[in-house]
Amino acid sequence: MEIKIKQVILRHLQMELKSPFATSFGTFRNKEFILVEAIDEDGVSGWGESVAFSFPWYNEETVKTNWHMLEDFLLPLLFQAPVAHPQELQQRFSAIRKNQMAKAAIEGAVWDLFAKKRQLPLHKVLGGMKSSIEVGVSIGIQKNVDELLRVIDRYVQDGYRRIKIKIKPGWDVDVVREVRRRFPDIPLMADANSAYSLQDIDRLKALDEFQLMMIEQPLAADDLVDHATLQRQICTPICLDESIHSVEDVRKAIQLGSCQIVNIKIGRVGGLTEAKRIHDLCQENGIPVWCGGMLEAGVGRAHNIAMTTLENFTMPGDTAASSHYWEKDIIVPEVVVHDGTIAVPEAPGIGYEVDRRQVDSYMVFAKTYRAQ
Ligand SMILES: O=C(O)CCC(=O)C1=CC=C[C@@H](O)[C@@H]1C(=O)O
Ligand SMILES: [Mg+2]
Repeated sequence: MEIKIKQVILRHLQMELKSPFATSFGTFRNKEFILVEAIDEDGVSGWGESVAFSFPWYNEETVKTNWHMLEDFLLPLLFQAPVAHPQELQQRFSAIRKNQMAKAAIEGAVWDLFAKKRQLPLHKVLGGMKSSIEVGVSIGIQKNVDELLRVIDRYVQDGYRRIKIKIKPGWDVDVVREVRRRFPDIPLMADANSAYSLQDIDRLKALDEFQLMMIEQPLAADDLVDHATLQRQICTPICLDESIHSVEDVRKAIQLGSCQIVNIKIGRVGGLTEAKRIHDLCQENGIPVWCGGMLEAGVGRAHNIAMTTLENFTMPGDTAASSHYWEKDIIVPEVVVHDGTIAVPEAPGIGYEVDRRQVDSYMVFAKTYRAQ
């Protein structure tokens, strides 16, 4: 049953986070992103969401570069021929270097369409077996420690299975010590977003006393070698995020000993096909994985939930409830978390309906592209 995509609608959406999100890179509240709707010859819609921000602080991609890649390169390649299976898009897009988030946005829409055409939930088509997933929450840098402790307490009361806090030089050892004093037993991790270098090794070693689950991406965003040097000198497991763009990067990280855990983000690695490859290689090498977040709206959140049902997603990820981020999400029902878990939808495809009225209320611009 080939998929013949007749048109793709790109929508530039702008949504306001309920509270500002601060990392070692900076703080923002306004989230702009591209929502992708791929419509086949039967009028069935598949949905994908680009996770590129409007400013290239996380990686080199932006909303504008994604739009350019989709309009001028990826959609023309997509329209060239029917799609027998979404996995073939990696090869079809291989002439386009990198631009992983742009590729993941359209590939995700085709995966949703592929599952819907078979009347199957996306997680089943991916090979996921779980009917519910355990989730954590990622908390941005707060204005002071008391505020951080208050925010953590709220999410611990909500039952989230893991708390992720941000650290950077000047907001690290003393802060983690206070958190551990207040919450001695919670599953706790820290994301540094590349705020450190090997010159900071003593500061990073000092974190060993706090039994963190992991320290995420302490060093440079494109590094594997220095992370291997660091991992040999600290006890806390290193988790890589920004350094991993492909299964090849994971192969090298395993060979070098750069990390013990991998944060998989569908957008960062170019789509669900590559994410599955990374999951499988990590599983073969005893490396647990978890699903990272990019402050997604409901479509991206739905894709993350489906991916997290794969067996080696054994650590709670960043997929918090819609209400953690938005006054009103763009999907119905919204993603809800009960006692730190999300019930995986059984409806076809991503398993949630896109609320078109809500999408229109957040829409800045839209353009329809048609197969010739
Ligand atoms: O989506 C979420 O709730 C997690 C957000 C989050 O922690 C991040 C999003 C984007 C970049 C970073 O700041 C950070 C991460 O690196 O995981
Ligand atoms: Mg991270």
